[in-house]
Order: sequence, then C-alpha cells, then structure tokens
Amino acid sequence: MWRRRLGALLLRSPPSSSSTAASSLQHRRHHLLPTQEPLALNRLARLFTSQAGSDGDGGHSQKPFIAFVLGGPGSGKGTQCTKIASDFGFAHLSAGDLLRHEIASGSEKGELILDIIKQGRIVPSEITVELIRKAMEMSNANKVLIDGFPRCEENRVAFERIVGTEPDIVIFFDCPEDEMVKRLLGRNQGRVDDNIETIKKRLKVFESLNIPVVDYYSSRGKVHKINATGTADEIFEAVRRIFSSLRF
Ligand SMILES: Nc1ncnc2c1ncn2[C@@H]1O[C@H](COP(=O)(O)OP(=O)(O)OP(=O)(O)O)[C@@H](O)[C@H]1O
Ligand SMILES: Nc1ccn([C@H]2C[C@H](O)[C@@H](COP(=O)(O)O)O2)c(=O)n1
Ligand SMILES: [Mg+2]
Repeated sequence: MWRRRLGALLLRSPPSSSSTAASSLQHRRHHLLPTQEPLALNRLARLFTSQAGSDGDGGHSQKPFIAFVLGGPGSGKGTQCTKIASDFGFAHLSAGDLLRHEIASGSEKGELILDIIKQGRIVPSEITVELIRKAMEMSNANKVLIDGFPRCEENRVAFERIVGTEPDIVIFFDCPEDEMVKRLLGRNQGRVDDNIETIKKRLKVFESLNIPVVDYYSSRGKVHKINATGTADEIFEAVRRIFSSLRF
C-alpha cells in the first residue's frame, strides 16, 4: 500500500479547523482526553500534516521501517514513543489514540469502541488495523512506530493480512504490575479506562492475550526487551542504544 500516492495527495488537504474543534468538544464530552492536554487530536493532526520520516520526494515507494511498541498498560509506551519520534524521526501512530479519535468523531463504530475500551477489552482487529493502515498511508512516513499494537494474536494476523507486512522490530517495555497501576492511577488525563476496575481487566487481558504475541515475535528474533523501571530518561537511554544500532 506504500506504493500508492494517496497519502501525499491527502497531505495537501488536512482536516479543517472547524471539524477538529468539533471533535475536540466531543472528546471532552466523553472525558476521553485530558482537558489540560488535548494531545491525541494534536498528535493526530501532526500525523496527518507532518512529513515525519518521509523521504521528501512527495511519496516513497519502499516499505516503511516498522517498529511495534508493546508493554503493559502504563509501562510507558507513549512516553518513550514521543522521545523516539523526536530523536530518531519516526512517525508515532498510537492505536489507542486512533481509536479514541474514532470515538470522538461520533460515529456508530465509535460508540462500540467506547463500550469496549471502558470494559478493558480489545476492539475487533478489522477496525483497529484499518485505522492504522489509513494513518500509515496518510503519514507517508518511511519510519513508523506503532504504539500499543498488536494487542492479541487476532490483531497480529489481521495486520499481516490487511497491511501485508510484518514489523522489522518489536520493542517490549517490561514493567512490574504495581508500578504500572501506580502510573495509571496518577496519569490524570481523564481517560475513561484509568480507574482501578478497568485497569485490573486491562492487566488480565495483557497477560493472557498480549504476552503470547511478544513470545511469538521473540521466537522470530524480533524483540528488544527493555526494563521499564526508573525514570523516563533512564529508560530512554536503553531505548536510544537500540535505535542507534539500527539501520533504517
Ligand atoms: N519511567 C516513568 N516513571 C514514572 N512515570 C512514568 C514513566 N514513564 C511514564 N510515566 C507516566 O506514567 C503514565 C503512563 O505512561 P504512558 O501513557 O506513557 O504509558 P502507556 O504504556 O502508553 O499506557 P497505556 O497503555 O495506558 O496507553 C503517564 O502519566 C506518564 O507520564
Ligand atoms: N491494538 C489495540 C490498542 C488499543 N485498544 C483499546 C483497548 C485499550 O485498553 C485501549 C487503550 O489503548 P492504549 O492507549 O492503552 O494503548 O484501546 C485495542 O482494542 N486494540
Ligand atoms: Mg499509551
């Protein structure tokens, strides 16, 4: 799909500011986004308009370098992806942010997604992969971080089928449960799933469905496991060593 030029064409017509403002209001109504940090929409807007990682010729003809970024809820995936994007020029696509953006659009699909996220369950793969596929195409980037995906075997298989490729590497942030719970309860961004009942369910889903995906990629020699305790800067030093050694 990266051979198509659709992404480059769409980059010329980013979403209008009025539709962005309407979405933002809907986000607040659902308490999905922090009132003090409208980051998901800003990040998505950047995604749709920036040239992060593109080759500068208005479109690239090669498969992008893809890094899946995994780890339990609150392990610091988003925090570290922001740093990787800034230091290594990757486009940052967060599966969770794309799903929250779909909820904010007010679509029927968004209502289903909201219900699933509140329950700490996983959204049907077709929906998530289609959002990721479109975002990859629109970003037109040649280096992409896909944050929080794949969350289960069904996600992984759907990505291979719909996008037609595999990740080049998988980053796995390994963090103790009590630390993840502490971070999530302190996140204070108004997310509907940052409450202890939903967190317990997300942790169970992580153990039962996501760890097997990490094991699958480990058996294929693709996983870089990082100790996700310590400060964000300390963890990023380990991340930096990995990305510095890669050939994109
Ligand atoms: N190393 C760290 N030490 C302490 N707090 C951290 C660290 N890294 C991130 N945090 C904080 O922990 C919270 C969760 O981090 P983050 O949102 O990056 O996690 P995540 O893995 O993306 O979670 P989720 O899967 O729920 O999206 C945030 O409030 C963040 O500021
Ligand atoms: N591949 C994915 C990614 C996310 N979701 C849903 C379920 C998660 O609890 C929620 C939040 O994601 P996060 O921001 O924590 O990465 O979104 C999913 O169903 N499938
Ligand atoms: Mg996150």
